[in-house]
Amino acid sequence: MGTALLYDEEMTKYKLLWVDPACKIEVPERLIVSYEALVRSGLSDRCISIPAREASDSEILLVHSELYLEAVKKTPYMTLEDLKEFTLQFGDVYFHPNIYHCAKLASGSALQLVDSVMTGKVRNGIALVRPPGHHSMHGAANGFCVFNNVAIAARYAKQKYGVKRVLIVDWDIHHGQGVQYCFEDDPSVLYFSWHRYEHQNFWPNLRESDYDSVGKESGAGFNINVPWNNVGMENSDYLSVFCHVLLPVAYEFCPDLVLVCAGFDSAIGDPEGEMCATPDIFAHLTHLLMNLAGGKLCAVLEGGYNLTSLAQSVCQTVQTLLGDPLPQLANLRGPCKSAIESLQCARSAHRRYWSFLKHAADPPMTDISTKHVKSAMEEEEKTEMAEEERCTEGKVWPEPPERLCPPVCSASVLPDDVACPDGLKRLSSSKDLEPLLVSKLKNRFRTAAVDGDGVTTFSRLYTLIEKLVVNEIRNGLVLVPDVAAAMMCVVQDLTSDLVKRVLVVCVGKEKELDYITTDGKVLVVQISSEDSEEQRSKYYIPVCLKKGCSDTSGFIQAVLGLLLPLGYEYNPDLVLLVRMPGSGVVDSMWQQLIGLLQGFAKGHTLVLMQVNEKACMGSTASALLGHPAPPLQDLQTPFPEDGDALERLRERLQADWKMLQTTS
Ligand SMILES: NCCCNCCCCCS
Ligand SMILES: [Zn+2]
Repeated sequence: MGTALLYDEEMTKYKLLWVDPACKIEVPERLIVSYEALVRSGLSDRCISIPAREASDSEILLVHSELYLEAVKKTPYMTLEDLKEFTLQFGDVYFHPNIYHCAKLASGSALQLVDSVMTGKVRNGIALVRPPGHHSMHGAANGFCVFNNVAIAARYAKQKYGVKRVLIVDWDIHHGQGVQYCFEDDPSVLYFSWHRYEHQNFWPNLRESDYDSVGKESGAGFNINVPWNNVGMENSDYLSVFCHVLLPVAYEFCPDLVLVCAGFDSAIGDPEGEMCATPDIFAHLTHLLMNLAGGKLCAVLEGGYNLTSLAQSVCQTVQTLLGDPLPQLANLRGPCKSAIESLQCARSAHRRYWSFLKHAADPPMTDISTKHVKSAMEEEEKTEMAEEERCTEGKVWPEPPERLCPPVCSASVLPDDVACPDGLKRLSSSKDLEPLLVSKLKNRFRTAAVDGDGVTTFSRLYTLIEKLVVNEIRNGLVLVPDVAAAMMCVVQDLTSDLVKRVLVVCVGKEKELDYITTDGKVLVVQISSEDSEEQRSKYYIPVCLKKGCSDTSGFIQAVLGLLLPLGYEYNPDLVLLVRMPGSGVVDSMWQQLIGLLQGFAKGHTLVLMQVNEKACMGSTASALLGHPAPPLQDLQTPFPEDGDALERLRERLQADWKMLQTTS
């Protein structure tokens, strides 16, 4: 299934008609450059074009009052003076004779996107719209927004398709207070937003945008705010919050639909956000949400005011929605102190509502919400500083790297008598192994693993790895007689200097992994039921689940809170996923793991499985081919000891691995 793209140039046909410094950044070119970048890059041709439509009155009334709608209906017939007068009653927004029409198209586009995804016409999609929506409220326009496109879409999805749980992720740099107000007492809609806050000194300067607004009444716990109290947040900060706040809750919530308030003013160069995260971060943020809700993801444009980073960020998002390999994110140094404080506050505010946050630490000593609010004087000085000096147009950042699709997506190395799963390309060619290597293999194993066809298997295995690292093949599945032996060979004989770092994810435990290297060339994360006595090296991280890998709650917690942050910081060139026989890992969890690991090493994942486990080849192939993993159904409360142990493990490791930090 494909990716929907909604765009209608009619939505470029309104603009600011008078002088208003607060609104001058919201220009038609925002939409034009975004769409043109998709066309120029060939991405629009790969999408399924879905026409925009006007939202009907009843659809708009799902969120807004009749009074407000009737008032907006009059704006097309207003004189310039009337429009100015009408605008005065709202904040940081402007009206135009054509904005009502465009606002209906923006909301209608979001609904068209929901229809396309919910009817299975497409897997996911993006609506490029203006005016944005997440600031508009029941009875008021605000922050360039007229109708709350995403809030209307959420209500519409519930009403028309009986969707039980909707996750709204708002990665725009402003707090979508309109969305928060709409659903704060509604446990069927989980709203997550991070936003520039600076201790309430940043627009819209609301006390209720802080982390302690967790929702009300039955909605308590279903509103998550992560305030950024400094500018200059980077990729590490964003990924840390996803791994340690959003994803654990999102997986526990188990949504049927994911809506994204896709604002790109959180990208570097944006004059509003003044952040430093690069456009390729949105490739990863999108990817990390794509295994929720069976892949049903609708992204709707909100903000984004630097035309260069906006266009790049939109392209990064669409390319991921299309399933292209992800770019590697280099030198993630871990979250800054301010970000850690924010995520620690958000986690502690929600630990009573979410069992996946149960073991979160107490809030930091310096309770950031009451930290002295800068005096108006200081604030005045800052704004007096010429806009140019503080402006971010001067920022430069590298073009996002090309994300090339290898000619072959998934290859397999199987015994001749094992049928190749659909969609995989059997690798039969194999270069002859150097005699030295063959003899090494032979004398390393006295097992039959390396008899005649055993050597063939290994030579094909090495051939496959060669093809992965040169991007001829994206990922692969290998069935071997002895998976532990094979793993050892791969790890020790990885001669290719194209592979500087290998992340080995070992599911289940059969025997001691006694080839732990300390040079950092290999990072082994082992998830199993057995406790490992002591911490051998920074590069061998055993995670123990008391009830074993069949405990999906414990497993997904270890993946989200430990494996993902480690993987991002380690930034491997190859991921080796080893399924030990008898691990007991549940199929949907196995597919989720493969899906999430695709975020590393440009998707170069090599799955090693034992021949006697060939029954799970089908689901492995499906995940390797990029099909969304099935939702993790009815997750139990994680084992307290495991949750606690994971927290302790993170605290012990965070000195070496900065991305594991969750406490200041
Ligand atoms: N410096 C201009 C102040 C703009 N304040 C409103 C921002 C609305 C963003 C919508 S994503
Ligand atoms: Zn914004």
